[in-house]
Amino acid sequence: MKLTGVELRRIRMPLVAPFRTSFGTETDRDILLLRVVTEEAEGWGECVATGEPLYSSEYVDGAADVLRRYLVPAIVDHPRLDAVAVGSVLAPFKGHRMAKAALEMAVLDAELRGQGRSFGRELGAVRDRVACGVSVGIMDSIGELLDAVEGYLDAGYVRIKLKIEPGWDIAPVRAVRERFGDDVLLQVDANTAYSLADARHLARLDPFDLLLIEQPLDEEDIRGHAELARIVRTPVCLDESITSAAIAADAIRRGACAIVNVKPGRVGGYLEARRIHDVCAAHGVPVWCGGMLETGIGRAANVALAALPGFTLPGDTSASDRYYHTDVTPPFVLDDGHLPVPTGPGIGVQPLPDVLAEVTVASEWLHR
Ligand SMILES: CC(=O)N[C@@H](Cc1ccc2ccccc2c1)C(=O)O
Ligand SMILES: [Mg+2]
Repeated sequence: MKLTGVELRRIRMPLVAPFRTSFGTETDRDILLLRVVTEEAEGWGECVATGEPLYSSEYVDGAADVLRRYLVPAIVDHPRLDAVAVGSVLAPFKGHRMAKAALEMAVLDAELRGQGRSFGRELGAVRDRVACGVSVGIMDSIGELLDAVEGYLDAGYVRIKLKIEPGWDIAPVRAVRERFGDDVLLQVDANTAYSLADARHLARLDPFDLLLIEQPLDEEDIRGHAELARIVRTPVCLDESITSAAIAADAIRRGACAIVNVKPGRVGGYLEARRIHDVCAAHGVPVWCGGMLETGIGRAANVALAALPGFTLPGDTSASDRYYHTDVTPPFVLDDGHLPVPTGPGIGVQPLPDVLAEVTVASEWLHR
């Protein structure tokens, strides 16, 4: 494909409710969207970086800068551009996986729209709908948490994930178990808030029969997670630590994780996400699709990814209204606890022009 234009669009989306994790509280989402224009078709990409570098080292302004200064200029003159080429052209630039992922996603979307081929078909989806879980933030009280969980269960979510941190872990898990019973699929996510010294404390979660404990330790502490896994019976799942297929293989071989949360933005794109799926499948390690509060653009691509065979656990592929009153695409609506895999060309959705205009903070053409 020949690139004729790249648009960087900054949007601001208010959240339906504050979302608190061990690394902070979000009340609205500052999002970077990319639009790639080629002679055949247009493509959309969503950068999942957070506003501040609190989930990982990336942040929205940094991603915009590296795209403007290095990543987009590196690909614009490529004679035969496609998503695979993007990965190899950008490889010399270190890190910035979320920025790279957004650009690769937009090129892949344009490429597939041009071919009339869906993300699901391209990635290897084997299902036409995916079971959806929901991520529940840290709350001011146990009562507030139980009301929120009740609402999500009533909405049909098939799995509940509770954010935890020191001081908010055993009690909320016990309360949810006592109120909603042992059959609810339940897991926790610490976003690196604990240390190996907390191992015995975290082992107190074992009686609650959780599906997994997600990223309890620092993202660089692979060895620590392997040692924790020998003390805590609940399966350890990694999120922030897993930034490539090679690192996934290493973490699995060292006993650091029994389950992997796959996030295309965190690992540099949907093609690497599929490679992580394949490596995990080869080791018999289940994966599930994580979430970064994406708009319908990223959500559409994530639902396609979540339909691959190795995605055997419900993901954080929640409905649009989990986070937003109005999504920039037609909303993803939960049906019997599932979301349908888009079947149209590319990601299968388009931004709604009037909604997009309303939430747009800035737009710039990086290449014309
Ligand atoms: C759904 C879920 O829990 N996602 C991340 C954490 C997270 C939390 C808050 C966020 C705020 C803005 C952007 C991304 C964010 C990601 C996780 O699995 O660890
Ligand atoms: Mg996580």
